Amino acid sequence: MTSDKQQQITVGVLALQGSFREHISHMEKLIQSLKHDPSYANKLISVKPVRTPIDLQQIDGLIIGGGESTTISILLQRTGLLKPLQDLIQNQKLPTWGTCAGLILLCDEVTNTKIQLGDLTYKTIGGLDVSVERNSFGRQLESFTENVPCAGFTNSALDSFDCVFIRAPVIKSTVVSSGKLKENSVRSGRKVHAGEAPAQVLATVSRNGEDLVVAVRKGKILGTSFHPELIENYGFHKWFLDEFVIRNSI
Ligand SMILES: NC(=O)CC[C@H](N)C(=O)O
Repeated sequence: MTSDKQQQITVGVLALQGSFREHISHMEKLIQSLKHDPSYANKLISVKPVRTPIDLQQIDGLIIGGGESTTISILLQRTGLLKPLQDLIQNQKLPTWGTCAGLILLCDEVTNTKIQLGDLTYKTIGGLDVSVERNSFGRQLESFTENVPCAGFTNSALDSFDCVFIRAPVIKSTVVSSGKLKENSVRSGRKVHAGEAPAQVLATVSRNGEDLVVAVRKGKILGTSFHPELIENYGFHKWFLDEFVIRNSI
């Protein structure tokens, strides 16, 4: 039985394509592990797949997993989810976490991409005013796992974390210029509000003496190039739940 005082918290997982089952399973295991934790005693936490605009009702946070961002972009447009998601994330500040393809879809500028997708064009949800390069580490064969120090996270379980990179993107700039768009690039068209704080860099990996940005946060949006849903560690999901979803709802 749920007492009147229990606070319902629902995390949605976009379930159109890609690693949504893994995110749902991680959230379910995390919720199970919190069942006997007194700090969550007054909370009724659940996770649900999001496939249509109606599924967006009554969610307190959203995870967009990895996969193929071109395919997810097509499906977002075909299901009518793109516009309501843009409104929820850009204007209503729904706590949202994107991993890999999910991160790409949250960026205001995407480079190294196909633009024409059959009868549709590549559209991102936007909200993170950063420029992201798709497939930045190369092809599927160049996928790798690396222990990345995640100093920007306020959860010591994440001090360093085994990060899985699969045809991963890199954030090339934390400011989207208003200049001419490069070839094979798209922008969300979102207007950045005056005084909007820039994205904060949370983690980098070093390649040829260069620090490549692989995790950022801006307000209620979290983006990671890697896939915490693919390793047996729920620390990242817990951090998103605590820091973004629950803190937001208090
Ligand atoms: N693992 C992933 O999510 C890969 C992302 C993919 N390269 C894309 O651009 O959509």
